[in-house]
Amino acid sequence: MSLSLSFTHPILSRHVYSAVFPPPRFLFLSSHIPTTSRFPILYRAPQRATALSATAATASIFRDTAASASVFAGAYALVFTFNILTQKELIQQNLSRKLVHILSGLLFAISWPIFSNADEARYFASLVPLINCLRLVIHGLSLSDDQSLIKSVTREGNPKELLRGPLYYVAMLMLCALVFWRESPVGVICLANMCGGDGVADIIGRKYGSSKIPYNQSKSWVGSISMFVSGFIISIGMLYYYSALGYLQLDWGYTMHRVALISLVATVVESLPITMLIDDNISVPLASMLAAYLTFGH
Ligand SMILES: Nc1ccn([C@@H]2O[C@H](COP(=O)(O)OP(=O)(O)OP(=O)(O)O)[C@@H](O)[C@H]2O)c(=O)n1
Ligand SMILES: C/C(=C\CO)CCC[C@H](C)CCC[C@H](C)CCCC(C)C
Repeated sequence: MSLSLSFTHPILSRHVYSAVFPPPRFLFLSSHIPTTSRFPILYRAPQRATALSATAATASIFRDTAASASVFAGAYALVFTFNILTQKELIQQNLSRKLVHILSGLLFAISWPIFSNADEARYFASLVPLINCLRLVIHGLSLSDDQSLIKSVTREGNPKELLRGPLYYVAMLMLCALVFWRESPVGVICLANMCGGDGVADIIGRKYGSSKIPYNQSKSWVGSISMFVSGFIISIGMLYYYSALGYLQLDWGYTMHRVALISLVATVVESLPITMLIDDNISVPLASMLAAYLTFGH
């Protein structure tokens, strides 16, 4: 009988599996998985190993709770800061909104390594966008008034705007953390294009976008080109960050070509005249996710 610590399941089924069988306290007998069994037979570790695992699990919970609180505080501080800058007329409201759009998601993805290595860490990280979704709904329905939030993330200061672009955006952050997390390049590439690429396209396009795209007069060539370039650069930067921290092992020649293709797909989708049908904060991340999943396979 050989003993080996291994998962042989793809991410999602492992994700479901680890929700049912919390890994820290169990050893997996992969050599004993009957061909018909969907889950490995579990062997309860000796009492001492269980005690050590319980201590480790407790430490992980404390760490992840502190990380969630810190990231939430960072989110609140970011929005508050840009509200002050807008109120003091140091930056225009449109630029404030776009910088919050660019920085929120990228800083959220950059924060993921501060969470523990426990499988449950992604749930703690996802609490931050979840709470922000609730915040957007509450203020979007005018159940409460938060002028700091409204002025920082709406175009014209109408609270109802919070229920569209910003809400879809934060929902995508939660989806990327829950489904892809740190072990997959898909989530970070998606956020790099939705937050970085789309945000830069807006800033550059508004300022320099005189030459419009033939099939969409509200978008410009320079805006789309800047989306492609910034989406590609930020994606590579995020992948290098996660690779340097040991979460991803990448063949960079292969990766560069795939990331360029994904950023091209995101740019083309963003340029389409479909915003009346589907918000950019839904179409761009979903297109990026699909393209990234098909090219990276996980
Ligand atoms: N490829 C692009 C994208 C944007 N823009 C410029 O940026 C403005 C706003 O772009 P858009 O993506 O529509 O941003 P919003 O929808 O206003 O903001 P958000 O995506 O955050 O909802 C456009 O009107 C256009 O002037 C551009 O020229 N070319
Ligand atoms: C204006 C926005 C989208 C419209 O295109 C961005 C809305 C941002 C939310 C109000 C705040 C989201 C915060 C993130 C969930 C967490 C960020 C944490 C980081 C450390 C700042």
